[in-house]
Amino acid sequence: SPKSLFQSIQYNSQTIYLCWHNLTDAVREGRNQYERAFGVSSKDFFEALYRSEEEVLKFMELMNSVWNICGRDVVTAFDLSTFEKICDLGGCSGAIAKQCVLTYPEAMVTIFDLPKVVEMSKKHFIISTGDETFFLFFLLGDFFRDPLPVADLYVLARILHDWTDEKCVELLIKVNKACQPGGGVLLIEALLNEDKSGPLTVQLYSLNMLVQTEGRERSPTEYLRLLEAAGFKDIQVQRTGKLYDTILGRK
Ligand SMILES: C[S@@+](CC[C@H](N)C(=O)[O-])C[C@H]1O[C@@H](n2cnc3c(N)ncnc32)[C@H](O)[C@@H]1O
Repeated sequence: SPKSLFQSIQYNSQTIYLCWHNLTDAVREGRNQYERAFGVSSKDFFEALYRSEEEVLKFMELMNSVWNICGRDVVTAFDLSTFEKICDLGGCSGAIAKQCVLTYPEAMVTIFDLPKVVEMSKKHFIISTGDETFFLFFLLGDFFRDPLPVADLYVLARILHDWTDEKCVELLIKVNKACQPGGGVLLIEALLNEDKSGPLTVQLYSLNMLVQTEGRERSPTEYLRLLEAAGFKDIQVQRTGKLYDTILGRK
């Protein structure tokens, strides 16, 4: 089935769960457990996570699978038809980018990600049948180090939850500078309640971020503060009723 979660469950049990073994250490130290679980340096955790070609592909399958279920919900939560050039930062397998071009056929969507991810995306996920009329492009780079392409809308799906507040603001400032006047940024994230009392799934996701990344899940107000610190305004939150919600900020 295209909606199968087989790859996701396999990655959770064979990879992520090994980090959860060290949950106590993660809570005590406040950092991810890649070193203990896999014996690889966790200084740059994406380097650790992408420690072989096979691991890159497995992670991408994991990322891809949920958007077969609720990708359309997140790209239709706001009307994005006014944005011509869209850049999906950290676009991974291209699942969200595909949903964008299917929903907004006039849009030109660029998938921006690390070189090895873009390579795999082209090879395994975005398979051209030759008769598509959609505008889907690839750009490889490091969003912290390299210049960002000019666009009207930047999509950051499950990006900010990987990073500390400082790194999120650093990235959002770069996005704001590259963004065309009148453009914006769309965050796609699982949102905590304002008082952090739930939802339980998102609290668990936050622990998942602790054992694997530098980040955590946040409440709408926490995202609003990050966006405002980077110069975005007119910030709106749109819930989808599914796992992931959306926040739109304007330049
Ligand atoms: C948690 S995944 C989210 C993927 C995708 N947006 C989604 O929601 O399915 C984070 C993505 O950011 C990419 N990424 C991490 N660090 C990056 C960097 N420095 N520059 C560009 N992309 C990066 C990863 O390769 C990965 O595809």
